[in-house]
Amino acid sequence: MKLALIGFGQAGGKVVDQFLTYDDAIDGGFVESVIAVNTATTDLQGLENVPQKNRVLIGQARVNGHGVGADNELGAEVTEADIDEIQHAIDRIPTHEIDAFLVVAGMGGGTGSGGAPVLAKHLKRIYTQPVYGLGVLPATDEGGIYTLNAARSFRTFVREVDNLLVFDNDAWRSAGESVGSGYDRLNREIVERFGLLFAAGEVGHDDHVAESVVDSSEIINTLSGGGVSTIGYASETVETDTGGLLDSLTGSASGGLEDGHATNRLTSLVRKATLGRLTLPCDAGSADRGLVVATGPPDQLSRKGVERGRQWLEDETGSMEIRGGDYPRTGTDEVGAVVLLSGVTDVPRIDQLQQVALEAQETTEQVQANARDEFASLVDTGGELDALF
Ligand SMILES: Nc1nc2c(ncn2[C@@H]2O[C@H](COP(=O)(O)OP(=O)(O)OP(=O)(O)O)[C@@H](O)[C@H]2O)c(=O)[nH]1
Repeated sequence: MKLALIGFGQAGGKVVDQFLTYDDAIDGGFVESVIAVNTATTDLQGLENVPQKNRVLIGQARVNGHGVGADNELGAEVTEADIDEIQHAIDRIPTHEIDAFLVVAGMGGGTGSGGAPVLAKHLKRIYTQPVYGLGVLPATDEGGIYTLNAARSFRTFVREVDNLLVFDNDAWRSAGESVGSGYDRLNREIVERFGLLFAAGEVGHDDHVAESVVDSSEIINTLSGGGVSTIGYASETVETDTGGLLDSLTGSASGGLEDGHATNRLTSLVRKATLGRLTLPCDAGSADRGLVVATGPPDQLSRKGVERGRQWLEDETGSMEIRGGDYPRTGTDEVGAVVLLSGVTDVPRIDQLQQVALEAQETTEQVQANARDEFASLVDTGGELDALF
């Protein structure tokens, strides 16, 4: 499906930059346009692929290009004030050619955390296309303010978008990795999963497995109904040179074995994708809707395998709304399964985030009250000393 990507804040900008690289690498064609919005000049300058004219600096009157310093209320305020600047950039893209908007942001900081929900609300008022969010949750060791920001942003963002796709940094970080290289790796994991899904809806129907190819409307229908979504992905390297000497010697028998093998492989990839690490870990059984996409060389995409995987996911979720299809890709030796779980509700990480955020909010209020009292007693001289004016 064709997307207008809008990266908000530092994380959002870096992720959409990486989406461009990935779309190019797989010849996906799912990125129609890309815009980066930030309150910090240096973050915008650090991007590699987003065209200069599509980089929008907001909040100059308030923060003078220095960012909002993890204050997401300020992030929301400057976005409201400068929404016209962002709209001017959107006016330059061919919105009639897109299937949806995707607003990407780290939810723990200030600019993206506060600004992304404001922009989503604005886009929904103006355009008829769906507006999706891709929110990145902070790692648990980033501290109370990031957790509090993320919990408040999550609550607002999920309300303002047609569906909130979530990636949890905490579930994907590795011990001993530097912050910079860590983010680069996380961003590659993000764009591979979400990129394969969105590219799947972009394959022309004149391809040779046309009937079973995933259509953008299937992605949109799976995401419609709102709520929170997560993605699982599993892949395997395969021998692409099938049908060689062995087949010609043994005739159709080996073809049958190959088919059976491809079917079993796809079915187990669907299970691995669902039960392995999801972008937002959760109980897959709580999903309301789902979409199974088989990717890889066309001769390895067993229709029966996708169907079995789809049925297994139906049993696993108890949902009647599980769709399935192919995303054939020539020139790759990877067969994979992407599983989109939409409308998930049993998400321990969100419960934990909200709990820690509430504690952080209470502690912050207490600390502020104490600081006010202590300052009052510091300057109070018992009324004997007159102030200057
Ligand atoms: N996955 C990923 N997460 C990132 C990246 N950069 C920052 N983050 C996360 O995003 C959150 C911080 O958000 P940023 O995007 O840096 O902040 P911002 O929106 O620019 O806001 P301010 O810097 O406060 O103006 C933190 O929780 C980080 O964990 C990145 O490149 N990839």
